[in-house]
Amino acid sequence: MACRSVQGTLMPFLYPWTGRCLLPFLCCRRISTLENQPVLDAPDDRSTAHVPNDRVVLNSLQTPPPSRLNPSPDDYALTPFTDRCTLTVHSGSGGHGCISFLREKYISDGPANGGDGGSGGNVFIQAVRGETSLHKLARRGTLKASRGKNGQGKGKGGERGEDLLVQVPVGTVVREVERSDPVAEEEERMKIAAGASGEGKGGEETWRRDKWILYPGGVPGGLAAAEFPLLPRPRRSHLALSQSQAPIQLDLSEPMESPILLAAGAMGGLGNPHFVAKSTPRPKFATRGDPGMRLTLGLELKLLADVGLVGLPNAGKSTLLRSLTRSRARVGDWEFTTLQPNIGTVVLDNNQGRPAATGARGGRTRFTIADIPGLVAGAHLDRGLGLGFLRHVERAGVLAFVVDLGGGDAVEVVEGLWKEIEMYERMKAAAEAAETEEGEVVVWKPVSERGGERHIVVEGGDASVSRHGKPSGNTRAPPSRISTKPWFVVGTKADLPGAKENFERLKRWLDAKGKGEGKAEIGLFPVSAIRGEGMERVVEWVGGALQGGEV
Ligand SMILES: Nc1nc2c(ncn2[C@@H]2O[C@H](COP(=O)(O)OP(=O)(O)OP(=O)(O)O)[C@@H](O)[C@H]2O)c(=O)[nH]1
Ligand SMILES: [Mg+2]
Repeated sequence: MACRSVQGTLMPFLYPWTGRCLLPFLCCRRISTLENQPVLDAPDDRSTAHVPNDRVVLNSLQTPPPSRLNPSPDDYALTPFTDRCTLTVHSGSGGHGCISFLREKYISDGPANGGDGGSGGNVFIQAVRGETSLHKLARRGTLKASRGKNGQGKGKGGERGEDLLVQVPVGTVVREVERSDPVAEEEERMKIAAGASGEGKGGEETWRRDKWILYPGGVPGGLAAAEFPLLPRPRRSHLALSQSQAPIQLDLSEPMESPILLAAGAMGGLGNPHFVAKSTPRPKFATRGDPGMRLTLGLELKLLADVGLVGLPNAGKSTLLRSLTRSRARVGDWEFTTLQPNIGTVVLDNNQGRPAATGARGGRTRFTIADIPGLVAGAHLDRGLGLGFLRHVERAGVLAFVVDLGGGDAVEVVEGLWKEIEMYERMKAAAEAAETEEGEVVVWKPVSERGGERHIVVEGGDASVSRHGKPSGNTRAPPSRISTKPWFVVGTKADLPGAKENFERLKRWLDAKGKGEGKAEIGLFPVSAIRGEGMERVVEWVGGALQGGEV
């Protein structure tokens, strides 16, 4: 008697392999559910009333006691997370040249011996594994490499400024927003001045207070009488040759062995020995160091997970993540419990009863899952939290649509989610088209050694690290379209009433969709995440998809 009723209420579609009452302990557990069943099935007002009312009753009757999978809303771990920020970086200015003369016993008027100023610190960027968020950079806002030290007497050159290394999480896209390069501006200005003045007025370029440093003891009269040589042309350090060309657009989707140079430090000024001439044997002037460059960068982090969970708010995504991994994502019975992405790792471990996935790419021991905030219908119109969080599943290998089987029509839900994804792709394509007009994205790949020479491998071509300017070849990444990814559906809350009908309708729809397109069957897995049931098949399917070379 008990077993018959168990079959009626406990979703044979969820346990097709268990057959009839194979596990006595399960029966015992379910009999307690069964005892509540008449309350749920009773033809009272609640069974026909709104779903939310039903849910409240059902949850209170059927959900397991508080546990790791059914935690209280304040039992969660939250790490700081920011996925977008604007960062301003300054390369160091050069130190000033020194005005100095040799003074020794019996040599009162020795020759000029002022050292050159040191060059400013460079700004590098590197994607590293340990970083998971941009919040630290967002908080800092502005980062500066240090200035080169001034030259000193006795021909001592100034010390170089300290470099600045900006470490970002793997998966960061860097875009240049604004650039101010005083050296380039100066070069441009000199070119225009030379063009306008022709042969004549070169003298105009000899004296500029902002470019020269005068000997401290100099008197204004002497200054007026002094003759200045032509201003030296602005100089650039040899490192500037390997600087990323403007406008900077980098896609740092792999951990980097060595950093990329964003902005080289400015050159230091020249000491007074550079200006010794017949007319000025004891020059009492030196040049100032060049000012550093300022770059404003837009950073966007796109998380790299193997599986991306997409679903309506309150569908049960975070509970599913908790159930599959050891994540402590926040769970609550209201919409938008999750406000930032969570990542969990599934360990494929034989010792835990899960098959270790093996396939074309060798043994994979783990995969990661990203749970993002829910998408509501009309998210492309900025409803709910908008579509921005889809950037975190853009790079996922597989998409998992999480659908609440105990909620509304599952087919409508999946269709609605696809609609939002399509809108996201359209908006992204429009943004990319606008960007292409401005510049191309350099997709960074790890440095490879080829014939002793180091290369940055670029998507569609490659470019030597030491090469100047834009790398050759097609530098734009092939568009990573969400809609072309392998996907499957997880029907969760299969323990709720009405789940079976919803599941069957969804199954028919998916079968028809899979067949119609002449593609492989679309996976549909009913689970009860809150009880941790049905997880093995999800893990197995994903493990297979990731291993089989499909992804
Ligand atoms: N009965 C039942 N309830 C579930 C199941 N999975 C999740 N829930 C409940 O559904 C509610 C929402 O779960 P969440 O995991 O927070 O849902 P979510 O999709 O992450 O929600 P948002 O973060 O708001 O988008 C919670 O009260 C869960 O306890 C399930 O398999 N069965
Ligand atoms: Mg959630």
